[in-house]
Amino acid sequence: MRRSRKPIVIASRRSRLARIQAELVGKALSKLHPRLEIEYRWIDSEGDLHTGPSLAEVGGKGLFTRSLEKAVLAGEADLAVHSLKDMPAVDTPGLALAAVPPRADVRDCLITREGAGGLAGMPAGAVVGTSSPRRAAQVLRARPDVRIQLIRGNVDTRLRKVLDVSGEHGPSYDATLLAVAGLLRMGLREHVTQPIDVDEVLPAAGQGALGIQCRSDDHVTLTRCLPLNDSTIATAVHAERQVVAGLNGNCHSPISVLCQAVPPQSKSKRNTDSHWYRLRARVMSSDGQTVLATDETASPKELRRVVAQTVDALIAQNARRLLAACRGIPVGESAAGRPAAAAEAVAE
Ligand SMILES: NCc1[nH]cc(CCC(=O)O)c1CC(=O)O
Repeated sequence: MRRSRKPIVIASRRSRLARIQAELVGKALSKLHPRLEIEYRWIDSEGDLHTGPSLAEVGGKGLFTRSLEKAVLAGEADLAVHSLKDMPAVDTPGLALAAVPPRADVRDCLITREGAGGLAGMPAGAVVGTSSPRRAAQVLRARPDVRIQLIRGNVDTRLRKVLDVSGEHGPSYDATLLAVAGLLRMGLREHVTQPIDVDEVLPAAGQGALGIQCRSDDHVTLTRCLPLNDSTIATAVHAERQVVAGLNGNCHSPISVLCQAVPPQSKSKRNTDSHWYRLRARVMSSDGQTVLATDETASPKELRRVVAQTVDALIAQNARRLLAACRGIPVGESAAGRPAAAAEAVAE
């Protein structure tokens, strides 16, 4: 077939999950536009290059997305494919979300060697590896006895750190939490034996969704990507990001937000909505002992107002103070009096 036009260049991180996600989008685009060639530009993100202990030091926000965004802004790529949960809650000037495709499973999943039993089934004092204050807080809420330890690396590395018993010292952690969506996309279904109900661990804003991002004035790319957009999911994740933005949070904050389509809640015969939205949010103290929570349903028309109400309600409950006090995850035996001031806040 004659390729007539310039290729579509997709920027992605190099990690295995990022590549899989970029290629999912590339394949979908090439189905839509069979005459266009798809090229990939693999980019090391600042988060991937940083090997020191604390990612917080090099600047929390957008660590995994910034270098991709720069490539798109510089015209070195037409679009970037991100895990939506890694994107800053506020769009970078000059860039726009061109499409949010249908979302995968939003839940977190517990990984243990036993492969069963859930959070309640972990042995007393188990060492749980996570670098997410959101996950740490909710695990500690359910199981105040466990010890949280930082864990670094991509999905494959984290699995190994829990499951690999062959090393000299055995595994470094008894458990970790990973997003179901990432595990499934990576073909690791056999590890998804303990998905955690969202009531127990509410996910991060955007979890399980992809964000396809391009220059906001690039109408060619915006138009090409439009068929990949699921407008219900796009509305839902937009609401989730608005809550995080309203709280001045980022992906290192102990904030959970989930917005999902539910059947219309109105009994009125005049109701023509195909669905409404349920918006749940939590802001937590690092140790999970304080949890501010909201749970509302809204028609599509009311959603914007309910997002604002949710932010206001959380702020009225002192969410800002709770977030300002959060210095990352409570590493080790903070309950036994050691200050939990390791100031570690690492992207999930
Ligand atoms: N920065 C890590 C990251 N970003 C997106 C995912 C998983 C896929 C998703 O939630 O969409 C992960 C790994 C994890 O949290 O398990």
